[in-house]
Amino acid sequence: MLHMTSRLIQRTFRLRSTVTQVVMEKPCILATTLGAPGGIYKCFAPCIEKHFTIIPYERFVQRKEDFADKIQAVFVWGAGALKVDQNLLQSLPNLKAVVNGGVGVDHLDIPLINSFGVNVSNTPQVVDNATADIGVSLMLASARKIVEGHIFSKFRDSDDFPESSLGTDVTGATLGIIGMGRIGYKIAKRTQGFEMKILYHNRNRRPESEESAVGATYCANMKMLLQRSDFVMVVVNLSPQTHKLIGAKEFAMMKPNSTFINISRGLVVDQDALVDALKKKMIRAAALDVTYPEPLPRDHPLLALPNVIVLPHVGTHTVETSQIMVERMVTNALAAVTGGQLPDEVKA
Ligand SMILES: O=C(O)[C@H](O)CO
Repeated sequence: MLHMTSRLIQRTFRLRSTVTQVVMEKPCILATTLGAPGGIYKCFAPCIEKHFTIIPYERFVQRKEDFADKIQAVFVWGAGALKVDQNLLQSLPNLKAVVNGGVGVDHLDIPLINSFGVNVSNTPQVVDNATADIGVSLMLASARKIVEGHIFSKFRDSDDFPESSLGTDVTGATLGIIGMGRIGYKIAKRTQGFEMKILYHNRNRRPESEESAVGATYCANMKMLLQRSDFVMVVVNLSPQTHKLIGAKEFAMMKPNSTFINISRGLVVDQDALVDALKKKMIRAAALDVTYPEPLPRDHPLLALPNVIVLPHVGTHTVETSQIMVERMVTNALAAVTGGQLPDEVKA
């Protein structure tokens, strides 16, 4: 009997150590809530767990000494998530990569990260379609008062349409795109279905945008684009050059019936100037996927204005795009932990 018990204990121990070994065999990654806010990427954890053991940030903070030297990659989703600062970098001696979900890396100090011998990657291209779709959706929703219409249907006091429910035409209107990168180009192509005239402003001229499939007209001077556009859409990366690129001066140049759409980063716009422009009816409306901060405090003046749509930065939030984004992050992290070149490395 004693013999049997001892064999059982031995077996259990062997089994336990095998399980522990399997868990520890996988390299560890550090992740916040698997996507802030709200941990929406949690449902994609199985895709990551095929290759890595996920250490949630909250667990890491409680037991740093257990995990610090095991973590080889940090997964970051956007600016609201984990702060990769000097303190964190110093506490992870075996870190090889900071893997960002999404294309914008303005929230990461790449020179600082690189100075620790750590590479940075993002997920370019895979986000382009979803982000272009949200830009076009915001333009249509604002122009045709989709949100107001829904609110009216749900909460109306009377069945009379208010005068303010009248929208503005998209078909045949002029769209000014500030930032003609891959996403800007996709937006321009999509709007051909609406027979829109496209103006674009970009650091460099993009001849492919001017070809017949898109037919965009280059405005070397942003002033010309602002003065002529019915819809102005900002699609630039956030950088020191684009910080508060659109402010009081730019809003003053826009048409009173124009709509301002931002799908890039909140800090590209002087938000106080935007509130002022909307209140003074210098522009018709604004539709924003990005703000500063995110999410906006509920008592922010932008949310009190009737002619504003604010989304909580959901440009890439589709099941399909998020899945591909996570797979791409895993590919980059695997390259990093096996000593390979990161396919989507972002250089400083
Ligand atoms: O940068 C991006 O790709 C999106 O804004 C998600 O953060």
